[in-house]
This record gives sequence, structure tokens and C-alpha cells, in this order.
Amino acid sequence: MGSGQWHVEKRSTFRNDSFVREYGTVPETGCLSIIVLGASGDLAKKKTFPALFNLYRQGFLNPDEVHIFGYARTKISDEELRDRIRGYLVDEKNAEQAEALSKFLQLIKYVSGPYDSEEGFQRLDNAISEHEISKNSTEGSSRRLFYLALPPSVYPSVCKMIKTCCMNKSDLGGWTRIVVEKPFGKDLESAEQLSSQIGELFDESQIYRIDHYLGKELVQNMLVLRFANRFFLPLWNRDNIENVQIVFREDFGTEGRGGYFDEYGIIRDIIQNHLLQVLCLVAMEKPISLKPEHIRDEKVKVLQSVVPISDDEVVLGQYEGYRDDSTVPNDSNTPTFATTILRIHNERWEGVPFILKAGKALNSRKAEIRIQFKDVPGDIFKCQKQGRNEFVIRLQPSEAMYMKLTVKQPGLEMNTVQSELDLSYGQRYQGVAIPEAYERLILDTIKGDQQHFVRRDELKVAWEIFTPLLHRIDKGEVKSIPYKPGSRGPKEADQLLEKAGYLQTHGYIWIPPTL
Ligand SMILES: NC(=O)C1=CN([C@@H]2O[C@H](COP(=O)(O)OP(=O)(O)OC[C@H]3O[C@@H](n4cnc5c(N)ncnc54)[C@H](OP(=O)(O)O)[C@@H]3O)[C@@H](O)[C@H]2O)C=CC1
Ligand SMILES: O=C1O[C@H](COP(=O)(O)O)[C@@H](O)[C@H](O)[C@H]1O
Repeated sequence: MGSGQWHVEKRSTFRNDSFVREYGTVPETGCLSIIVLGASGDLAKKKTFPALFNLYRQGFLNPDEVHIFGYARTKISDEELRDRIRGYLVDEKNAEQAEALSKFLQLIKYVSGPYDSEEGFQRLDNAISEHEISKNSTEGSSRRLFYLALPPSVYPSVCKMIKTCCMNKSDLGGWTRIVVEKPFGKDLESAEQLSSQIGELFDESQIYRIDHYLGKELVQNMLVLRFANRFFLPLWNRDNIENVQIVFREDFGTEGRGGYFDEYGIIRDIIQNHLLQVLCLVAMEKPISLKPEHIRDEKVKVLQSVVPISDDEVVLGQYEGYRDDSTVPNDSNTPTFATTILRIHNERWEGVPFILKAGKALNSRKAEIRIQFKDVPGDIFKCQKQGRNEFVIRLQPSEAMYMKLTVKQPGLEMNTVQSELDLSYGQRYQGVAIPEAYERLILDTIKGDQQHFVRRDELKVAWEIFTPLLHRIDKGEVKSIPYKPGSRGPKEADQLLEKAGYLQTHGYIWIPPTL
């Protein structure tokens, strides 16, 4: 292999048979029906159908087995649904993809009906059964995957309809699984109620609570990074780490989603789910194996060790202009920005602040984990002048991991300077396409691998952590501070970071390497 070339396993073999034997995900064949409920909506066109197309294009959805159904109330034909989603799937000028696209679109059928009547779901079931009969002329099982790209308010009725009318009927085996989107509830009570309603209809093994941050390449890398590298094992604790930041920034506002957003706010939209899931992977103990239940057990344990959030460790913000959206009330206190500090009461992390920060309409778009190390004891090089060591995992854009460290400045003088050890994916893995989070997670649902999905008890603890704060915000007891769109957010958030012990390195900026 020449220099600069890297061996990357072909995606069709990324889990070999020994993995399957050891961790119990059974490869299944037979007719596969994927049903996208809410097919007329935003998520379906922007994420679900494009992910399905990419899986199809790469050979993960066998055209001899798979059929895709869209279901929603909007009255449109098969062809109209195809026209709506076509533009989101591919650059049509790409001739190679154009051919795959037209074959893929032919696999899609649309059924229109309400979410709470058996009549619509009977028609859906007939359409699925028709497909199964036509495909199962030879022996095989039937698999039905229901993807709820819908507002959570209709989950209970939709699940009831699926259970009543649309379960897999094959005597030859197979399964029925459902995928549910976030936000799963609005607080502990509503989430538990929703869990109970769905739990009465489906076993936990059939329910896939999706959090798409768990499908991001560098989030998936966290366990490998932490537990397959001797480097990190002795450093990853309160003796060496000063603070941890998990940051999400967007450089655009709520744009057309104001109605939804105002009901939820940034904590429910991003922090309680995406950032908290990332925190689990940073902070959890080593699982006894890679079995999904072992991993999720450890995530639950670390969440249970989080102490109640204190109001003086929270800064909320709302960008100026947010209320201009006609669907947002003029007196809304909904935060579009939040910095909140979580503290983990266990042997590894006592005293280390985990700073979770998320905001819309800020000055940049990025998501990253920033681990700041303590100062060097008995420093003889004046390292503090350069700034602390930091290990940064850039989740997006420009996926990368880099370590900020102090080195001797090249030259005759004995001067020190801050530099970095840099693993930028674009440069290191040239020509390797990083899969979209949804693509990977949908493939997991087909394989029956729940590792990267949120278990019911995990969700419950996640809500336990944030519900008291959310209720105080909802009652107006914690106020959102206005900030300018395109800024860093309220200055009080930077002050909180400083108070928590984060030391910013002034004058240093990491620039992703260019090819
Ligand atoms: N959009 C995004 O980027 C993301 C969305 N999500 C989650 O995915 C789910 C779907 O989101 P999204 O596609 O944006 O939502 P939409 O508002 O686009 O709703 C999806 C479809 O559901 C139906 N619908 C909308 N409102 C109602 C209602 N009140 N009662 C019954 N049916 C309704 C509509 O179909 P019809 O009227 O034809 O039946 C609509 O096309 C939500 O849970 C959301 O939080 C998660 C991450 C990102
Ligand atoms: O779940 C959500 O995520 C998106 C951001 O996703 P990303 O993969 O682009 O980082 C966010 O815009 C949206 O508000 C939220 O609901």
C-alpha cells in the first residue's frame, strides 16, 4: 500500500461474522418493508428518504427484498411523493446516481390516511402484505420497519394502529420494529407516560429511540478512542482533566420551525438528548463488553451520578429577532441558547465541570468535545503562557481530533509555542465517504442492533436531570438573556465558563489542514 493510502474496510464487511456471533446481531434476510409515517414532512424528505437512498445505492437494501411505503394524511399519489423527495436525494446531474435514483423511486409506494383510524392502517397493511406475497414466493421471513417521522403527539395512536393492523404476519419468522424520533416527551412525566403507552404495545427490543448524534462518525469513535488506546486510560479522570466542554453551535436561527421550537427550546431540542448522549460516552466507565445492553448499562450509571443542576450554573439566551416569527409569542422566554454545567458525583469525575453549551443564530456552526487538562505541576517552561493542553474532538464540520500541546518553537532559541497533533479526517482518510448519521442508524435498526439507540431507563434519567430546571424556565423563574444573532451568545455564558475553570487560549486558533 503506497503512502497516503489507508486501508478502510468495505462497508459491506464492516461487521464480520465473528462480531455477529459474539454480539448476537443475527443477519436476517427475507422481505423487508420500510414504512415512513409522516412521509409528507420535513424530516422524511431531508433525512429519512435520503438515508434510505444512500443505503440502497451502496447495496445495503436489496431490491429483491425491499419495498418502501410512505404514509401520511396529505392526499398525494405515489408519483407526487417521488417528485417531492427527488431533489433531496441526489444531484441529478450525476448520471451514475440518476440511474440508481430512478430504480429507487420505483420502490416507493404512498398510502394516504389518518393516524388514528384502522381504515387507513388496514389499507397500509394490505399494501405491505401484497408486497410480501409477491416477494416471498420462496421461503423467507417478513420484516416490517415503521419509522415515525411524526410529531410525538401522534406516537400513541400510530403505535396502537400498527399493533392492531400492521404487525408482521409471516409464520416463517421476521419482526416488526418501530423507530421513534426525539423529542420523546417534554419532561419526566410526559416522557414516562409516552414510554408506558408505547411499552404496553411493543417490547423494548422492538423500540428504537433514535438520537442522530449517536450516528455521527466521531461520536461512534468515542468508545474505541477511550478504551482501545493506552494513552488515554490513565489520563481520563479528575486527576488530569480540569473541565470538559460539549458544544453545539448553529449559525442560523429557528427558520420556519419557530412554532415547534418555542414549545421545546434549546435544552429539550439539543442538550437533554444530543449533548447528554455525548457526555455519556465521554464520562461512562468501560462496559464489560460491546453488547448493547452492557454499553447502555454504563450510560445509565453515569447519568444516575449527575447531581441536580444549580441555577447559578446556567445561562440562558434568546437571540434578538427570534420573536419576529409569527408562530412565536411576543413574550416568549424560550431559550435559543443555553450553557449549563453538569457535575458527576463519582470517583472518576468529582469536581470536574461538564459544560454543555448549545445555541442557535451564533457566529459559527460546529459541534465539538473539548477536554481541557490541568496545568503542568512544577512548570519550568512557563507552559501556562501558551495555554493548557486540550484534546478536541470536532464532530462537525471537518471531522477531526487534535491535541493542543506546547512544543519548542523550531529555531535556535529555546522558546515554547502552542501547536497540535492533528488527525483531520478529510486529510487522513482521503476518498472515504463518511456516512450520514441517519444512514448508519437506519441500517442498525434493520440489523437489530440497539447499541446506538436510547433505552427507556436511560431516557428516564436524562429527563430526571433536566426536568426541574425546565419547569423553572417554563414558569419564567430563569430568564433568557437577549443576544445578537451572529454573536457568541450572552457574555454571561463566557463568564460562567471562566468561573467553572475553563481557561481560554488567547491568540491560538486551530485551522483545519487543507489538502
Ligand atoms: N425536521 C428535522 O430536521 C428534525 C425533526 N425531528 C423530529 O422528527 C419528527 C418529525 O419532524 P418533521 O418532519 O420536522 O415534522 P413535520 O412538522 O414536517 O411533520 C411531519 C408530518 O406529520 C404530519 N403532522 C404534522 N403535524 C401534525 C399534527 N399536529 N398531527 C398529526 N400529524 C401531523 C404531517 O403530515 P400529514 O399532514 O400529511 O399527515 C407532516 O408532514 C418530530 O418528532 C421532530 O421533532 C428530529 C430531528 C430533526
Ligand atoms: O435534532 C436537531 O438537530 C439539528 C442539528 O443536527 P446536525 O446533525 O445538523 O447537527 C438541529 O438543527 C435541530 O434544531 C434539532 O431538532
